[in-house]
Amino acid sequence: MNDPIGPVDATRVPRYGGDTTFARLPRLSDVADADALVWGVPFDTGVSYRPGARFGPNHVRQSSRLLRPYNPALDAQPFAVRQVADAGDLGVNPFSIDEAISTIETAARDLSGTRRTLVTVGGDHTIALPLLRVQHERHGPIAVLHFDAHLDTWDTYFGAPYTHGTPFRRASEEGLIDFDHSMHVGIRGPLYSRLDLDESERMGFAAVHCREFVRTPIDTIIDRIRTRLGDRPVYVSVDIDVLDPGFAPGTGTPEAGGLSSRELLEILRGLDGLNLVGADLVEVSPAYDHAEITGIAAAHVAYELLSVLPGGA
Ligand SMILES: N=C(N)NCCCC(=O)O
Ligand SMILES: [Zn+2]
Ligand SMILES: [Zn+2]
Repeated sequence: MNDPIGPVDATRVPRYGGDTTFARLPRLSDVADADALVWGVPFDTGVSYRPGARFGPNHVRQSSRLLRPYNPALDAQPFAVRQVADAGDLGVNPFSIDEAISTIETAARDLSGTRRTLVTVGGDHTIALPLLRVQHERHGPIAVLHFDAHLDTWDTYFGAPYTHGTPFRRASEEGLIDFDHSMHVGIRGPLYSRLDLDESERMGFAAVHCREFVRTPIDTIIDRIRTRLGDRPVYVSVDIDVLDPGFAPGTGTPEAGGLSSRELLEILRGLDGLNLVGADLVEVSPAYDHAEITGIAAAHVAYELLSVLPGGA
């Protein structure tokens, strides 16, 4: 492959104008091929409270205009060591969750092909299920690193099995989850019952609860995460509500007492060297955002994820 085409140069073309792609990267249609894709799945029919995550992908793109090509924290150039492109948005049916799930599954399979890594921007958390199905086809049971205030291992809402509160229960039932190597990070807030935690553990998820951040050094937490994931293929699912509402107000089911952006970004950097095979970033609901606070946090999450993909220098 030729040298990767990087972002538009902000020292020559003002960053506040022009095409809105993630980090001002080229579109997939403008490159010969890509190693990693940022693509949007604007779907929020699975939400249980505030809607609006269907507008997430374009908000994250707009909020990503200030990203620069060199990541000093990792001494990495995520857009120079691989071709990263923006694959645009998938057209999904907002009136049928079942149809949307199967559309997402087919599109993720086609788009990733044999070698492309997908960083999918949602959308609500329902979309993780079809994305995990495709990962499972490639890798078998997958080590899921799930950042979220919520367990998302609940059973049904109003009798509906496919919602943003249930993707990891369905994934576990379908055998997609690596039971010995999966983990939630950032869990907090009131639950429906004490059993919720036991059930989530039974479905294969160890947990770092948000409260643990009060007394535990972050390096200890990163060590725990790395030990749990080991050398398995890892899929990272980031629900932006893992952040405190002060750092991410623009989301559908906010819970007080969350992570700071600094903590989350530092943990993501701590994944460097692991075998990341894909990621999603969900639950950004711009109507509840202010001054792009949530959008900017989300853009940086995607940037750090791209920085720790394998194959970089
Ligand atoms: N996946 C997210 N963000 N939230 C799940 C919350 C489910 C509930 O309403 O209890
Ligand atoms: Zn959540
Ligand atoms: Zn979630």
